[in-house]
Amino acid sequence: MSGRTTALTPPADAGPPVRHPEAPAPGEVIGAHYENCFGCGAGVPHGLHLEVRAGEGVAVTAEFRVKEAHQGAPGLAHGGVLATALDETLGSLNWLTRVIAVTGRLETDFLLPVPVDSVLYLEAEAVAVHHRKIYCTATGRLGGPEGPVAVRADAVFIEVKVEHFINHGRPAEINAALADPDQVKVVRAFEVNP
Ligand SMILES: CCCCCCCCCCCCCC(=O)SCCNC(=O)CCNC(=O)[C@H](O)C(C)(C)COP(=O)(O)OP(=O)(O)OC[C@H]1O[C@@H](n2cnc3c(N)ncnc32)[C@H](O)[C@@H]1OP(=O)(O)O
Repeated sequence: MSGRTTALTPPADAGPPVRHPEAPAPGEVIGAHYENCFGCGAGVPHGLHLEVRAGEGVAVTAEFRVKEAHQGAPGLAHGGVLATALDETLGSLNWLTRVIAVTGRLETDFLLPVPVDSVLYLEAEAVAVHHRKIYCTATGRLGGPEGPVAVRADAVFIEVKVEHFINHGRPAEINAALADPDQVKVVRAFEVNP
């Protein structure tokens, strides 16, 4: 036993997530955090190309159109791709709190098959924070905000420093990212987090 608590239910002394005063306004698109991110980057031809919008509080929405490259069974989205869409949407919540965090645990329910060409309407919300742990939840509805829930997830994200990426990432990509002024701007926004 490691002694780590990996439960998805926040402990009793967890606090509410706090929206950063300079977070994107509700309705505003939260840009991609990295051009080569499979979830949001424009530089990945078969990626999900999720465009996430800030919501009220610490919540976001996103739309994901399932493409042929995302199939598992014939004509249906792969479960791992759907989990990625949920993960990416949940990860975007950190842009509203301006905390850098990575997925520690992601528990996914697949409730309905999701056909190619359908649009999954995703909603995610942070529900609690306990030290470095951020508890959050997401749903994906078929067709639009009123559609039936096809997938859902609960997750715990763990706050990390930017060194997490510098120390663990492959040097070629890390060096390229650090040489890119737009990427550095993304990181700086987090470093001034009060
Ligand atoms: C330059 C480029 C910059 C780019 C920036 C933006 C990128 C954004 C990318 C976003 C992309 C989208 C998203 C992605 O795809 S993120 C990619 C997928 N995720 C990862 O790669 C994470 C890999 N894991 C790790 O690196 C470490 O295990 C981490 C950092 C997570 C913890 O190791 P660390 O040694 O630091 O921490 P600790 O062991 O002292 O634990 C600390 C606390 O956390 C709790 N805990 C730990 N693990 C888990 C768990 N599994 N479930 C629940 N809870 C867990 C633990 O119990 C403890 O709490 P407590 O018991 O004290 O209460």
